[in-house]
Amino acid sequence: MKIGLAADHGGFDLKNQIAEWLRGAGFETTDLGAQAYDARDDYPDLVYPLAKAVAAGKVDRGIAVCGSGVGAAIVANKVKGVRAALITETYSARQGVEHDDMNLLCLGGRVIGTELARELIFAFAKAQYSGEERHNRRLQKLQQIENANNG
Ligand SMILES: O=C(CO)[C@H](O)[C@H](O)[C@H](O)COP(=O)(O)O
Repeated sequence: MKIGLAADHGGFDLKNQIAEWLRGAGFETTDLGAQAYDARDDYPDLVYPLAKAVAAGKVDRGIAVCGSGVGAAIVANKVKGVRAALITETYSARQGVEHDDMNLLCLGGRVIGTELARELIFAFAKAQYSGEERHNRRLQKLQQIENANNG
């Protein structure tokens, strides 16, 4: 599985740590930046390309880190085909994939500790969508909402 990564300055250190963990566990990673710490960078500039890469199938899943994870989730969910969530506990990191086919995990680099972050990314990366009928039905409804002109 190929996992894309992105972070602004609020998530820069954790994003690099996540890349090491994933590669160490045999996952392929694509780092979409930031490539250097810059306290002036803006999370939409980093997370939007990652969300586009997920939607286009250039990576299988994404992990985005900003200071709180909130901005990252807001940006990522603007992209059609992306199902992103800010996650802070392991149950949802796994269940979000199994039930909701979550394809982009958002973390708060200034909020969660290192060991919890490690648990969350592996729960997310190892989980598989269940494909059960009731979840397919709900995802179809999400797609209908996404396809509608909600402006
Ligand atoms: O958490 C974030 C958005 O939800 C961003 O990553 C920023 O860290 C946050 O907005 C704080 O920005 P600052 O310029 O570092 O004060």
